[in-house]
Amino acid sequence: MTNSIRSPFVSHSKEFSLIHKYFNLPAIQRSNSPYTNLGIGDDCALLEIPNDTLIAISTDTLVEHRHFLVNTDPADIAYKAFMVSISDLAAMGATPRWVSLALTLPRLDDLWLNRFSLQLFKLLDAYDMQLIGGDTTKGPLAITLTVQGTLPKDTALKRSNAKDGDAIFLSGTIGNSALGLKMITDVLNDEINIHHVEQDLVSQRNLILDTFLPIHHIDIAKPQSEHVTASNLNKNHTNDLGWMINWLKGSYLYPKAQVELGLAIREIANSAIDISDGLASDLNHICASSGLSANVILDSLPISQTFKSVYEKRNINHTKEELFSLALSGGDDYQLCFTVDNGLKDDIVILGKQLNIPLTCIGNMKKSNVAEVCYFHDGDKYELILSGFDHFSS
Ligand SMILES: Nc1ncnc2c1ncn2[C@@H]1O[C@H](COP(=O)(O)OP(=O)(O)O)[C@@H](O)[C@H]1O
Ligand SMILES: Cc1ncc(C[n+]2csc(CCOP(=O)(O)OP(=O)(O)O)c2C)c(N)n1
Ligand SMILES: [Mg+2]
Repeated sequence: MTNSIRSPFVSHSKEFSLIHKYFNLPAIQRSNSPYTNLGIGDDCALLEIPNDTLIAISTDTLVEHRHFLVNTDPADIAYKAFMVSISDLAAMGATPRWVSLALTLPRLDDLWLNRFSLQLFKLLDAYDMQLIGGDTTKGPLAITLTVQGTLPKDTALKRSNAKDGDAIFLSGTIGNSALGLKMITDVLNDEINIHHVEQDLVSQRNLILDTFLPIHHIDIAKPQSEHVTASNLNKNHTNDLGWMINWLKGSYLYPKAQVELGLAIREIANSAIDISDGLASDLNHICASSGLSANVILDSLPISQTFKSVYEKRNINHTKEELFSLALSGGDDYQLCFTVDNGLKDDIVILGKQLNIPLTCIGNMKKSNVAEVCYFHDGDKYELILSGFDHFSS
């Protein structure tokens, strides 16, 4: 009796067999998380949260055409969806724990699902996270991840807590990803050996993923920035235009969430945000939330040599404003921008060396009647009207 009721639902539904085949892997065994009471399979997942622990929750959607190009490798879509989502946890100083996946697919494509889910589980394992649920629907390709992390009470890196005089720091370099996207769709590619470049790109991804494993402890030893790996490689390739373009493409396709940095600064920094829409726009969120303005020294901005070389080659008669504009408002960087008491600047520089993550002071927060980002060049205010990525701007 039980069997005859159950079987039509279990074995005849393509939707449920898809979930079972690709996503309902033995989640509990995949992690030693003490907090997951119940994973995939019921109406809700159940989580157990210890006293004095807060849950950080964030949702991000990636849509074809808008966040990634048509025909993007499903493994790369999974990679990017995962990284941009946990980047918000990094910006809050939270330890990543759980993921829920809402997947909208135009059709049931086993090859697509296989590549997507393999990559997702590779990353979940690398970060010791669990897929605890989701939803699967038919429609235009879109991926929504809700990520959850934990952090001790009173340690969250809020946008609203920057203080007058705080030093503003930025991890890594900015602009690479925005220029990388231009390179992917650019005619400049015609000038170089595409095959050689694509080969390199695959090795670059494998190299980045290799550095992720194995990760034994959840609160320490998180993967290093790809910029560290890539800048090491960069030394051997500084004159190789193909390699440089490839490195920029890699920055667009394979950003690396700064989880380790977020954990390291959560007891020291006053505020933080991750750079998704571009520094100009995201630092402005800290200004607006904290009721302060940000004075940014343009010449201190960490912009990679690779960005400058390729940008100059691509835009021969460019102005300084145009170069800064792409670096500051192109977005897709997923670096952390954070503010700390000015007296702690040296400690942050030491921390950056310990973590092997470039950390650059780009200016200071200041009391002001208008909460805005102001740019300075050679000691003078420099007029730059910049906005970040805006889904509804056109
Ligand atoms: N449709 C929505 N309903 C409720 N809250 C939303 C919605 N879209 C965005 N938010 C909230 O607005 C804030 C800013 O969103 P967003 O710019 O997407 O943040 P982030 O760059 O960190 O992903 C966040 O707190 C987010 O949760
Ligand atoms: C094909 C393609 N075109 C353009 C972009 C650039 N882009 C799309 S969304 C975005 C900003 C980040 O996305 P959003 O949905 O605003 O993320 P959030 O700020 O919510 O984290 C950028 C820079 C891209 N990533 N891919
Ligand atoms: Mg968002």
